[in-house]
Parts: sequence; C-alpha cells; structure tokens
Amino acid sequence: SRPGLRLPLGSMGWPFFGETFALRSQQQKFYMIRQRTYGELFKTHVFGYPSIVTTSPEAAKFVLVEHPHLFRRRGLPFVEDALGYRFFGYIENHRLHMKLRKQLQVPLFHLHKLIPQLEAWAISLMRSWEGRTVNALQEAKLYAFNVATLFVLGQQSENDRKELTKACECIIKGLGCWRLYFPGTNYFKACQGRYKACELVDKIVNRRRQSRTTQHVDILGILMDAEDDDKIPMSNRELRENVLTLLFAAHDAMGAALTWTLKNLRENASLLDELTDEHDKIVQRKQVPDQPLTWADIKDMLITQRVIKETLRIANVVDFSYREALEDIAYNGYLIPKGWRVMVVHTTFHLDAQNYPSPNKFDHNRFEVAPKPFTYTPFGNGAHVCLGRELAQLEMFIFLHHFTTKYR
Ligand code: HEM
Repeated sequence: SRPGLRLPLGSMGWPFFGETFALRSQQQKFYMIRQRTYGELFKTHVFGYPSIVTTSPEAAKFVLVEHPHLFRRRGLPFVEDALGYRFFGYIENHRLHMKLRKQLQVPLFHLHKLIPQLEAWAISLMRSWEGRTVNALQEAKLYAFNVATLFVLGQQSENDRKELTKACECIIKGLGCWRLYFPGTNYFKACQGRYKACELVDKIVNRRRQSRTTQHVDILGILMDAEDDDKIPMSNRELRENVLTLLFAAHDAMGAALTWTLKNLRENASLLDELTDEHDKIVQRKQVPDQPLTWADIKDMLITQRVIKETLRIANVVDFSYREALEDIAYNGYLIPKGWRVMVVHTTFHLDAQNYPSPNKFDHNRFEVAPKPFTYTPFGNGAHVCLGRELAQLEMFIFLHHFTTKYR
C-alpha cells in the first residue's frame, strides 16, 4: 500500500501453521539461516500471524528505541490467552505506558531491603539439596518464583506462596498446548490453575483494600494506586492479569538464566574456581561469620557480573521482543505492514562473530571491554527494557555467592 516500499523476502510457510513448527524445532538456527538467505529483515508466518523478523542491531534500535510509539508490545498469543492481555506492558498508549513504568520503578530503589530474604531462600534451598539429586531448572524456578512473589506482592504467608506457585506451574505447563478441556489434559489443569491463581490474587487485593492504612512499596501496591488519564483505577481483572504476567516474566527467564549459569560452571572447573575465589574473599572480609551481604559486597562481585553477562549473551533466554505494527512503517526501503507482528531477535547479534569473536565460546573476560553499542540486549532495550533487570542480577549474585561458598 506504500509506493516505493516492498515487503522483505521470506516464506510464509504452510497454510494456517506457517513456519511455527520450523521455528520451534530449529530455534536459533531458524533466525540465522533466514538472515543469511534473506538479509537483516525477513517475512514469515508464525504463532498465527504474518510477521516481520528483524535480526540486526540497527533494526532493533529502530523498533525498540527510536520508534516505540509505532509498535505495540504484545505477548505471544498463547501467553496472552493464558495470562490475559491487560498487562501494563501491552498498553497501546505509549505515554500512559511510560507514566506507569516510572511509578513501577519505585520498588527498585528499595532492592537492598530484599537481600536478607533472598539470602535466606538461597541458603535453605541449597540445604534441601543435601544427599539428593535435584533438577536444576525446577530448583532455580522455585527460588525465582519466591523472589518474584516478594517483589510483586510483598511478604505473603508460606502457604499462600506455595499455593500460588502450584497454580502458576499448572498455567505454565498448559502454555501453547491444544485446547482440550477435559480432566487430565494440560489445558484443563491450566484453566484450573488460572482460576486458583486469580482467587489467590483477589484475596490479597481485597485484604489490602480493607487495611488501607499501610503503604505498600511493592508492585501490587503501585498498581492499586495507579489511575489512567480519566482517573480510573485498575479493576480487579486488570490487577490479576498484571500480577500473573509479572510473575511469569519474573520467574521464567530467571529460572532459565540461573540454570544456564550452573551448567557453565559445571562444565568449566577453572571458571568455578575463579568465581569461588571472588566470593571467598567477600566472606573473609566479614568481621563476623555468616554476616549478611551488603549492597557494597554486591557491587564488588565484578567477575560474577561478567559471568552473568556472558551467560545471558550465549543462552538468550528471551530470544526476541514481540511487537505489533500500529501503522504501515517504512524501514530501509522495506514495508512493515500495519497489524503484522514484529519479532526483534536479539540472538543473531549476540552470536555474531563481528560483535563477539568466537561467539559460541564462553569467555566472560570479553566483558572487560564494553560491547559495541546496541549489540548486547538480553534485557531488551528502549521503552520496554526489562523492568526487573536489577532484581534479576541481584538474585543471581546472591544465589551464586551461596552456591560457591556453601554448597558442596
Ligand atoms: C534473567 C532474567 C530476565 C531476563 C533475561 C529478562 C528479559 C526481558 C526482556 C528481553 C524484556 C523485554 C521484552 C520486550 O522488549 O518485549 C523484559 C521485559 C520485562 N521484564 Fe524481564 N527479564 C528477566 C527477569 C525479570 C524479572 C526478575 C522481572 C521482575 C519483575 C522482570 C520483569 C519484566 C517486565 C515487567 C518487563 C516488561 C516491561 C515493559 O513492557 O515495560 N523481568 N524482560
């Protein structure tokens, strides 16, 4: 519809399914192969929508940083179906989204207050591993989910936390499965899980509404106080969908990131020694044994910082940012049609030898030098850059500190 512009090259795949199966089975190779064949932008049809995939840092900058108002952030269709589409990150009005984001940043100024609780959870988790074989991903997710509930909902009873964890696990197991609603299927369990999780969130919201005396410096407190342009606060449904999507965002990527870190340490003894050395020094500096970590200790974990950065670069736990084009958009002579989905892939430039020599080799020391601008975006970039990135890193620092100094 725009003269002089053409759609990027690419294949729309099979009728109805498009290239979704190819993407799921090939994963990173899906982007790499097509990038080589078609260039920095290509068209495809995945997750039920015609889509444009961008693979270069320049295109990522264009979409995420320079023109965020032209693109609406979306969740993958099966995630929106399961967790709801009223998440604040999906708000189409760019100004309103930014206003809410600013308010939601307040708990990040109080992150240091979470350190003792995070330490207690990391220690008790590792104690529970004694004498048994554990599934690293499950354990990492458990830790991440506890931290996520604390950050989003504040202190909750252990029982409520356990019930919420169970309910959310059911929802997550059902993500993307066939919609077969009869007992025993994952979809059925996911629906039940969602019902239970909504009930629990409603209970917490109602409890807070009844005792409005205390100020809550957590995400739920801020969402409950937030108002749109017409001064209308969020409904219970909006609150629920925000909480569920936040809990999902906060623990899914986090669990995967921690598991990849453990895998890299398991496979690289000298890296583990180097990391242990850094953490032993922090322990030795303490006047009293088992003294809690401080913010200054965290800032001193420079090798750990590089290990985390390198893990996120190689693992690409969130491999793309997902958007919807709000109008016909021109980019470098190409048309991004209104209504099409846009996948801004981060993996391609994280694993590009021009940005990171020997890109598949784990080398945390490469981060002694800052990467080229816009080539390192494991937490996204621009208007929707990960709200929890400081928390995510804090969780990993604390986990790795106790893993290297206590777990044997
Ligand atoms: C290692 C762990 C994590 C990784 C790799 C990660 C990655 C990302 C990425 C790539 C985005 C941008 C998505 C986009 O552009 O569409 C994002 C957004 C977001 N993340 Fe994270 N994340 C992590 C942990 C967390 C945690 C612990 C929280 C805690 C609340 C969190 C909350 C969010 C939120 C709320 C957004 C949406 C922001 C918005 O739309 O304005 N994330 N994350």
